[in-house]
Amino acid sequence: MSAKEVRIGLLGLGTVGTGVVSIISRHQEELRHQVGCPVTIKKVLVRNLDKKRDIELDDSVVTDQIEDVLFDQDIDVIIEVMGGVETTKEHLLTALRNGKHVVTANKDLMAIYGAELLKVAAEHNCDVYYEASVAGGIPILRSLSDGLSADRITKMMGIVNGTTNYILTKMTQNGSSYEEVLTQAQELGFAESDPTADVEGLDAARKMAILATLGFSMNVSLDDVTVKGISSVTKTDLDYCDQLGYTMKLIGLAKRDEGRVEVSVEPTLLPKDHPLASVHNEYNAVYVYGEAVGETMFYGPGAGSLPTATAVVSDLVSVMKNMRLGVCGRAVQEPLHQRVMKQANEIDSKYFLRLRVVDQAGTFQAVTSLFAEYGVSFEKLLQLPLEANEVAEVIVITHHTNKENYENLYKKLSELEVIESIESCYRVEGGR
Ligand SMILES: NC(=O)C1=CN([C@@H]2O[C@H](COP(=O)(O)OP(=O)(O)OC[C@H]3O[C@@H](n4cnc5c(N)ncnc54)[C@H](OP(=O)(O)O)[C@@H]3O)[C@@H](O)[C@H]2O)C=CC1
Ligand SMILES: N[C@@H](CC=O)C(=O)O
Ligand code: NA
Repeated sequence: MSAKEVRIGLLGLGTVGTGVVSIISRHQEELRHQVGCPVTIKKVLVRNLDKKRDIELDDSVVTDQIEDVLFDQDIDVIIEVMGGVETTKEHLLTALRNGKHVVTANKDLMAIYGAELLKVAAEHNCDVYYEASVAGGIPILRSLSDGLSADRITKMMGIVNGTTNYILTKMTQNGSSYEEVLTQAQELGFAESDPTADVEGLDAARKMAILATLGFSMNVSLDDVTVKGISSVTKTDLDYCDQLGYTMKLIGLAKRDEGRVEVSVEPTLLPKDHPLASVHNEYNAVYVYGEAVGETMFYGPGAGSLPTATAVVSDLVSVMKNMRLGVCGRAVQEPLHQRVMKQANEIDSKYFLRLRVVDQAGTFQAVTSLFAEYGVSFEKLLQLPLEANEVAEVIVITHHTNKENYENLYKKLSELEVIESIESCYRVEGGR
């Protein structure tokens, strides 16, 4: 480390990269106060040198050659905000092996290769920090690894994707169409370059894998997370939720009971007075339950340029403090617990089902008998005639049941003659 300044190599100058440059230049005084020396951006990697940018940078700083950054002897810290997985991992491993610390916002990468990067970092006395990878500007990872480190975390439940929360909020509140609000979320810089990962729940699943790994101290991989996105949620579903007193959110859930774990991401109905129901637009929130502390909630912007860049630059400050103290690469720990995933019969929830049924005598009895056969009881039940003749819609909210019973019931319902279609089904959280 240079005694006089810390020099940064920035990989990426898009939504987040631009925010990082802006904060480093605007908050020099605060940064210098925190770490005792100036911070300079030595090199910035972009893909397209000719692109018009909102930010002024000297031509000699910007490059499209990764080697200019990775092999610059003066660079102390690499900030990776360009995205990508395989090639990006190789770049970051090279950086670490060359003694450069890494700060990244890349959940795609950390959810898959986080353990490897942290191991190589420790072997080379380097740091890897990744606060921006989960819930953007909310300091949730440092809360788990620092503020709550004395506790045993048993539940984390949250809205961890800004794009989908923005879409569901606008669809619910303004009646906007799914396509229209997805375009807005892209224009505002919340969505990934390919928004499929956002809307299909994969982005949230990556974040939940990272949260569960850290919060439960066990290696939870992306394959352990069951995932369902919001692309098939309709305005009709949202209207029914509203009528029944619920709000729909894309919820990530990580639960640990007696050492056995479930991790999922799916559209979920929350009672309107549930704390997560009032988290709107691109905002995120994570509820964390610890055996000793009880309930805690973390709330803030989950996406966007400056909020995300704040997390990135705060990680940079942590690295710089470690550099000054000579303790880089020392914080990484092996997970304490073996990962044991729950079976379906150990996962408990309530469910919302919207069925389209033949409107004739005996239908209702056929449906209710099937529910009784699988031991699934009703909390709410609504039957509405539809304009199309001889068809009705039945809306059910079940009491708590285990997932195995529910899945068996669902299969039988889909085979029942009086049921024309199962229009939608969602998990329901909260309430009794
Ligand atoms: N946007 C957000 O709110 C959040 C994003 N993140 C994560 O931060 C990272 C960056 O996101 P974001 O800023 O939105 O992405 P953008 O698409 O806005 O920016 C990506 C930047 O990286 C550069 N880049 C991409 N690939 C390459 C490559 N192969 N070689 C050189 N340069 C490359 C692009 O160059 P060029 O400009 O020339 O095209 C661009 O400057 C991602 O991992 C994302 O998941 C995390 C939290 C929030
Ligand atoms: N696309 C992501 C960006 C932040 O991680 C989101 O919408 O949350
Ligand atoms: Na964060």
